[in-house]
Amino acid sequence: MIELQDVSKKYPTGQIALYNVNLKLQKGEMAFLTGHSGAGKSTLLKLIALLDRPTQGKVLIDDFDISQLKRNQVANYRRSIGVIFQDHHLLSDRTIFDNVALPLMISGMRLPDIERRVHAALDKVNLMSKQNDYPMMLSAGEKQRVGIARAVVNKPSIILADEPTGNLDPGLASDIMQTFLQFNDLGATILIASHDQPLIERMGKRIISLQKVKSR
Ligand SMILES: Nc1ncnc2c1ncn2[C@@H]1O[C@H](COP(=O)(O)OP(=O)(O)OP(=O)(O)O)[C@@H](O)[C@H]1O
Repeated sequence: MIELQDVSKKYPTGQIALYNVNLKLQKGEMAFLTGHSGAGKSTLLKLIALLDRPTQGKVLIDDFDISQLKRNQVANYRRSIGVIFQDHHLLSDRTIFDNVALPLMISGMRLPDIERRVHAALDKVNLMSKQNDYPMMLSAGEKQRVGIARAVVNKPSIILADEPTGNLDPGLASDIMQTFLQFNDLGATILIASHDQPLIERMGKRIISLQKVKSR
């Protein structure tokens, strides 16, 4: 379970991105995070992924306050979460296989296991035939799917996605959402930030709406 208790985030610039947010996401739940530009969606995902920390309040995963993780546990925690950004940062001089394999190589997995996992992940996003290609040879939707494969190759129990369909046409956006539904069916807890209101309404899942903090 993911839980935010009275979470506020004020950036060093003085900008208040989140104010007193309370939220519970059950294990295995899939939900959408919506709200206008600047409402704090990306900030909220970053706090859960421990890429940043709240200025007030707590983020709990399975009732454990993640701010209590020791420095040497933080990398492990981050690896246990699949994070998908709109800008997927693929390495241009590496093949699709290598890009997806990267998190497993970093964790020191053996090559035969890496191959098995990468093929399974590429298969789920329907990109097996592209494994030896380079990112520049792929369409925007395919690159986005590589980003998803890389995020799920570690079999994370939590998947966070920040505007994963931002640059895609409606057909591709629906395909990507179907892929998330499949991961959810396999048991992953999923939180997706998106301002594509019609698309997320069609999905029939919980919608969490963030209001922008008024400047005061
Ligand atoms: N690193 C940062 N330093 C200072 N202010 C920031 C930083 N990141 C975000 N902000 C500010 O915090 C507020 C929330 O930003 P955030 O990116 O979380 O919103 P968002 O809902 O994801 O927006 P969008 O839909 O445009 O991506 C905004 O006012 C933004 O300018």
